[in-house]
Amino acid sequence: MSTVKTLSEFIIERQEDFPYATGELTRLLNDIVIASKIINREVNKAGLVNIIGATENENIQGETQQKLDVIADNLMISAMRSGGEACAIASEENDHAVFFDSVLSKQGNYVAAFDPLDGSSNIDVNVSIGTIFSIFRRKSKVGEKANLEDFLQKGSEQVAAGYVVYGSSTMLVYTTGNGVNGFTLDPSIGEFCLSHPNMKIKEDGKIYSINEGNYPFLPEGFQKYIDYCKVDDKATNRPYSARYIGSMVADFHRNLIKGGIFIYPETTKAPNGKLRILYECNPMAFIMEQAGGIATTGKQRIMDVELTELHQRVPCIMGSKNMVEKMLTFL
Ligand SMILES: O=P(O)(O)OC[C@H]1O[C@](O)(COP(=O)(O)O)[C@@H](O)[C@@H]1O
Ligand SMILES: [Mg+2]
Ligand SMILES: [Mg+2]
Repeated sequence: MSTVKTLSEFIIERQEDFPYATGELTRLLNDIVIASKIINREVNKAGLVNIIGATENENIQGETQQKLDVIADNLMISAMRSGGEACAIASEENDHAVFFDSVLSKQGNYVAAFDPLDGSSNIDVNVSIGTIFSIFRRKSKVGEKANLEDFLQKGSEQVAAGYVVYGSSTMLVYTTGNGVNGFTLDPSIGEFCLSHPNMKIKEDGKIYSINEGNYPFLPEGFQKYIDYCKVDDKATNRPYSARYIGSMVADFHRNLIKGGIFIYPETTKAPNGKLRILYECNPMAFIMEQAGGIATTGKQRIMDVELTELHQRVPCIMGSKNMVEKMLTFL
């Protein structure tokens, strides 16, 4: 009988990768695993009355919150609050960071930031969506209440990052700075099992992923790059294939496996782009770099960007090394 390695076993085994190894990060990652299994169950029911559709509320980004955004957010927060390893969390769906007050949580050495449900516009149409998470060691003193500075750290300070994609299968992909590994949820045993060890993105790809509906609002360099992707030139593997799901997690995951480039740049409508650096771009940049790809704003490495706000947006270009380098020559 072939032995499957479950995510929990893998996390415990990889604990020795950490200088601080006390089991706290292991337990925090396992809290996220539990929350994502429950979110997966709810996502699979998306379509039933009490899950489908929007709430009356708007989040700080001015987006109408979907019911599943709020359900996923509450599940992530309660998993981390009860786990006690995170002393505070920040989430796309909460205007401000949530600082846990319990004595247990104040002893926590980590803060976690997350996008509880990524790809909200795809919830009601049964298209792949996801959850994205990022973990930092706190800067504030253990035992005291955490503060905003604990979250405004550069992406290069992350100790772990990952995402879950709820698609034809449910997969969790994560890194702790020692490579990228992917796990597929086996519903028959309710466990994430190692299915994609040591993931690496191809240096060259054939897929470009950008919302071309924004073409009129894009800076000239991006318009020229889109035109470049469509030229019929076999010698340079073109024309590329256009693929855009509209869920960052799903577009990223496809490119990670097949090679490709994902672009959400600044536009005349959104001068800093749309995607948020703390809980979307930084965690995906950590994974992309660990998989051998590039993650840039077009001007600098995403993980070197200074953070000044919790919901700060940043232009985002990520993918296969040679494709991103070629794309940057248009800017
Ligand atoms: O509809 P647009 O403008 O192309 O934006 C799609 C992008 O917005 C997002 O849906 C934003 O994330 P949320 O769904 O978590 O708000 C990304 O997943 C996706 O890449
Ligand atoms: Mg998102
Ligand atoms: Mg979201």
